[in-house]
Amino acid sequence: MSDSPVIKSMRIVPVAGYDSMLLNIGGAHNCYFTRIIVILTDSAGHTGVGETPCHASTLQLLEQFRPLIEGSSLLRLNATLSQLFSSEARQQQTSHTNDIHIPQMNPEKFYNAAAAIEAALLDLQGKLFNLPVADLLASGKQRDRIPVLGYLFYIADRKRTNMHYQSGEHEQDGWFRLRHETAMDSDAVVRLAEAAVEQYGFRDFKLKGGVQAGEVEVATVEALLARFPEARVTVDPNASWSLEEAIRFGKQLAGKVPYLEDPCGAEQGYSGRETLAEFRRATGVPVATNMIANDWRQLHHALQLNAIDIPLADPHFWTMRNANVVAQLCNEWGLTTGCHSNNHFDISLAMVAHLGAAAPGDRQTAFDTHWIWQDGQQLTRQPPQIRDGYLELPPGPGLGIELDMDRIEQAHAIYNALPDKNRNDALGMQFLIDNWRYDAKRPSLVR
Ligand SMILES: O=C([O-])C(=O)C[C@H](O)[C@@H](O)C(=O)[O-]
Ligand SMILES: [Mg+2]
Repeated sequence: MSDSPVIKSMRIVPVAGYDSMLLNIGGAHNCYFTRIIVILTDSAGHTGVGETPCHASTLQLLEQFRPLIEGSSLLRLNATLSQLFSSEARQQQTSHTNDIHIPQMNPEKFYNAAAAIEAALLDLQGKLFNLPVADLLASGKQRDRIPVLGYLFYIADRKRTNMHYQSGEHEQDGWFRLRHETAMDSDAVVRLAEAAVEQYGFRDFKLKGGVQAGEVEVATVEALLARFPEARVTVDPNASWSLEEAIRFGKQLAGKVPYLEDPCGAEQGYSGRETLAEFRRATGVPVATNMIANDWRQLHHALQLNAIDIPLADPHFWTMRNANVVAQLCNEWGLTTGCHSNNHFDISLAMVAHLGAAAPGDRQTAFDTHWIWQDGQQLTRQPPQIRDGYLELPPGPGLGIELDMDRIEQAHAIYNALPDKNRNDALGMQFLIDNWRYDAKRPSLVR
């Protein structure tokens, strides 16, 4: 033990990259998205890395945790993480909210901070033992690649804003050009899907809903199914439909979609877990969620009510090790493993690849990733690849990635120059609708 590596330094690097004007219930994605990269260096000279959503309070928390991490023994990872979990900071921030994890609406930052630290420690341990991180998660590596889905959005017209969205006009036709162009109807979303299939080979799609009236979004799902009859297509309206609407649309889509994601939420004195349980009973359509089962206590209530089939346990909300435990529970209890995503760089892509590779059993739904919107902005030398609809586990020990420090410094410089550092999707939306405000019960364009 006395020779075991010790963490020498922890660097906390907020970074930013470019995004398209993607619509959701919270508004429109800004032209920039932000993340935090945690870089640990150990006494053996190795580097471990983790990525997580960025918010000023997460940065503060990470600073607060620095004394617990620097000087800690790499082999005592369990003890180090237990200290984080028993810290005052965690006690103060244990309540998850029923929101869509758009950071400005979500006070829960403890898990985001712990997730980045844990991933970096696992990366270092993997390098020490010459094992992939997937092998360090309790169930061990089960596979070398995981199915991921094409995450489709309606895209607003960036030219109606004075924001610095990229244009894609210098790109050839295809995904890298289309992902910047307006796509507000079913035909345009089908064209996006075609380009994504051409580029990445997807067989699964998710439409980000909660934007247009439910009927319009259901019609887009049906158009995607008509174009790709063999594909699995779903929609996530982020609980903007009422229970009555959700049941109506659920019956329309029953047998055609593998699941619906957060079709309804809290209303009229009933919790989201209760309305989803009623939705499942009324329609028989399986339910996925990243809104009402985001910690152990919420998951317990959701399962007691038979409200969900697929907890989308995002490693950034749970940490990789806890998300792997959720995957083990899914396997033992007849649920399906899945994973939520926000915009991210390729370090998170590697974290998700290892998580999926370690999920036991054969009931996994295609994992979410927003990477296709950021592809080309890598912070590592050889980002994990999505081919034929699968995200491939990068070879090599730890997370299997090597940081490109020049690119990290560039992304850090972009972050430093940002006027608004916390995510705020209302900003872009206010160019489309004057004085637009978020409303949890209404799609963003229904005003
Ligand atoms: O599944 C979800 O709810 C999400 O992916 C939440 C994200 O914030 C998504 O809506 C987005 O990126 O706009
Ligand atoms: Mg969702």
